[in-house]
Amino acid sequence: MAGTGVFTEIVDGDQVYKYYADGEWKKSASGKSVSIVNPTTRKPQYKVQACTQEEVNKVMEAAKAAQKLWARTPLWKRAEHLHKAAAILKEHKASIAECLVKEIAKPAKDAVTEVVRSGDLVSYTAEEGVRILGEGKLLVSDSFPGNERSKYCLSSKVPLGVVLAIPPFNYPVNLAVSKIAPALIAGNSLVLKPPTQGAVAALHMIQCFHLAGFPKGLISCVTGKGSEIGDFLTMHPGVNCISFTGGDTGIAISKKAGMIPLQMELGGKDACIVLEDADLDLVASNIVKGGYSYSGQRCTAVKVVLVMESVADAIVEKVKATMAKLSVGSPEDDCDITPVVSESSANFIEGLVMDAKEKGATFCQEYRREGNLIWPLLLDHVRPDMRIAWEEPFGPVLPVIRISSVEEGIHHCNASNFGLQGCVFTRDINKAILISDAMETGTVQINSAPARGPDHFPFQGLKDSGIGSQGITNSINMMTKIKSTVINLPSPSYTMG
Ligand SMILES: NC(=O)c1ccc[n+]([C@@H]2O[C@H](COP(=O)([O-])OP(=O)(O)OC[C@H]3O[C@@H](n4cnc5c(N)ncnc54)[C@H](O)[C@@H]3O)[C@@H](O)[C@H]2O)c1
Repeated sequence: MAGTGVFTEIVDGDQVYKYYADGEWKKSASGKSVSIVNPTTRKPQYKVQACTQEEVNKVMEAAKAAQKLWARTPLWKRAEHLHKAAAILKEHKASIAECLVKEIAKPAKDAVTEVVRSGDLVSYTAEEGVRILGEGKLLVSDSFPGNERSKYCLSSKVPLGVVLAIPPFNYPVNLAVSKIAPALIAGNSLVLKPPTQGAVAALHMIQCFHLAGFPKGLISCVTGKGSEIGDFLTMHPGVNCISFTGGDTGIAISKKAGMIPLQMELGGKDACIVLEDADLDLVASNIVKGGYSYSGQRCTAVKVVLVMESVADAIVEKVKATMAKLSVGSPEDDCDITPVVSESSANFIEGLVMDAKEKGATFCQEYRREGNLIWPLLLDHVRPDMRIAWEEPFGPVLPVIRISSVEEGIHHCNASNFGLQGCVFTRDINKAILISDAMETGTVQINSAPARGPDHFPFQGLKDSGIGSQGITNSINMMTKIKSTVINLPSPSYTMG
């Protein structure tokens, strides 16, 4: 149960969840809290501390001091701590999943999957870190013109310092550990600012790291209003790297942040291009899974279908038939479609639907909404003048644009300000490769819906979809910098055969 057993110490007598600093669970001196509304009941579910700027300053000081010691901790020991945290996280999957159900209306089974996947990610990161951080490079000088072999350059990867991690609401545990684990294995300290919806799940996850025995101050978690501590955190001089996942907020953060490495995973408008020769059943099942899983609240959800006119009717019919099987209701009942995260999100989605209605889109189902619960909707005959053709609904609404040539599909995809992922369905691998190369997105999936995982694959967005590349290996590398030492010999030395 959330807030009980090993989690009792993370909540105070007034049922306000504490923040985590200097190895302890604390109440904020602000005396204020932030309320978390359950998307299903639309009633307050949890409360977290509204941390002050002074508390952020203290966390940064502790993080800086703890990092110096952590960087001297042997790599195998850092890995051991992470393996321990992963095991504790998995052991407590039910309590953490319960929070995900209540805070972000994640279907019960998916909530458990998120926690288990997170534990696996932490373990894999520990193993990968041991491998890649244990290796460096030796360069010799005589490969560059004008040099003899008198300089040996040894380069290795060293930590950056304090990493600030800001994950979004939709995967508050998984997208937090995908930043925490690489930061720690690489010898950094970590300050987490969880999303408001999802903060309590994140605090439970942090308690698992606490129980794994990491040194004091190495990991902290501050909660509070983005408007009060958001800019203060991202512009803090103590921060040496920001890893952020979310929407347009990330664009503003990247403009304000100082001269530090940034990892930005932002929004997407992932296109699904369907050619005439595609396996239509495979396409339909992928469109439904890709478009409507977790009610479309995934960065890699299929967000626009670009289908060749000749197979459009068949695809729309098959998608409709598959959609009819989706269950709609509460996350506790493990329904496929659950309430979206907030009323403002539901209103935004409705705005896109009404715009499409006014401009003449074909509704494949009746539009239906109760509170934050929106029934899955497919909009056919969407045209480029409709907002839904370009904007990310982050809800269970998917537009279909009929195209008369592949070029038209690629043009629509590339005209987007986003460039996260995309997919193409065809039996012709040569065409698939040409289309993949032409699509301006970080990844293209051939014959499958976009997806972030497996978590060790590279994951990146072009244009407004992000900066840098992630995936376990890339994140570890991104959270280090190269340090080199050059040995200067008095005379050239050549190795003999
Ligand atoms: N590319 C990816 O990997 C990926 C993955 C998941 C979600 N997303 C995107 O995330 C968005 C949905 O998530 P969201 O609604 O939580 O995004 P969001 O941008 O509203 O919030 C993301 C995080 O930023 C914090 N935040 C808000 N204002 C801040 C400020 N001024 N300073 C610092 N932090 C601040 C929030 O509290 C939250 O933790 C969608 O656009 C989705 O596509 C992207």
